[in-house]
Amino acid sequence: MKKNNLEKLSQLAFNAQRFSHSPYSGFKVGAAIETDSGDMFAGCNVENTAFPLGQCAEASAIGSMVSNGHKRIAHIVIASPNEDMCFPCGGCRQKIAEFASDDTPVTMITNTGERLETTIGELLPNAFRAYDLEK
Ligand SMILES: O=c1ccn([C@H]2C[C@H](O)[C@@H](CO)O2)c(=O)[nH]1
Ligand SMILES: [Zn+2]
Repeated sequence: MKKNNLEKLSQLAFNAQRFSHSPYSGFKVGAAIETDSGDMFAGCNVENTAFPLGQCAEASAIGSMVSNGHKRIAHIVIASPNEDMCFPCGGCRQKIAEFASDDTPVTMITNTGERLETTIGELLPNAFRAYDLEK
């Protein structure tokens, strides 16, 4: 992807991270998606007093994307609150795969700007996909 777009996506992810509602973990995460049409959507993690109801940043960004009429992730960026990469949890890998191809890039970025790019296929090999329901 174009470097400019990655920078814009990173900005959006870090901006969303500021709004993270994470009083229980203290772990603020932001995520931003570029769709196949070039639109961008961001989200943060939203925790709850009832701990299991908390939502990851990736899920919030996906919710925003879908709520605005988009279904294809061209690239997703996940902004960590610290100097370690924040890899998407197992559930989010499945949620990303729903709207992505195996080769869709997933970029993790730390609070020092270090980046690691992989793909959803690497993060979730042999994902359970819609076509599995058709067999
Ligand atoms: O990729 C990740 C990993 C964790 N979290 C959130 C969930 C929870 O609110 C907090 C601590 O796990 O971070 C995300 O939003 N995305
Ligand atoms: Zn998650």
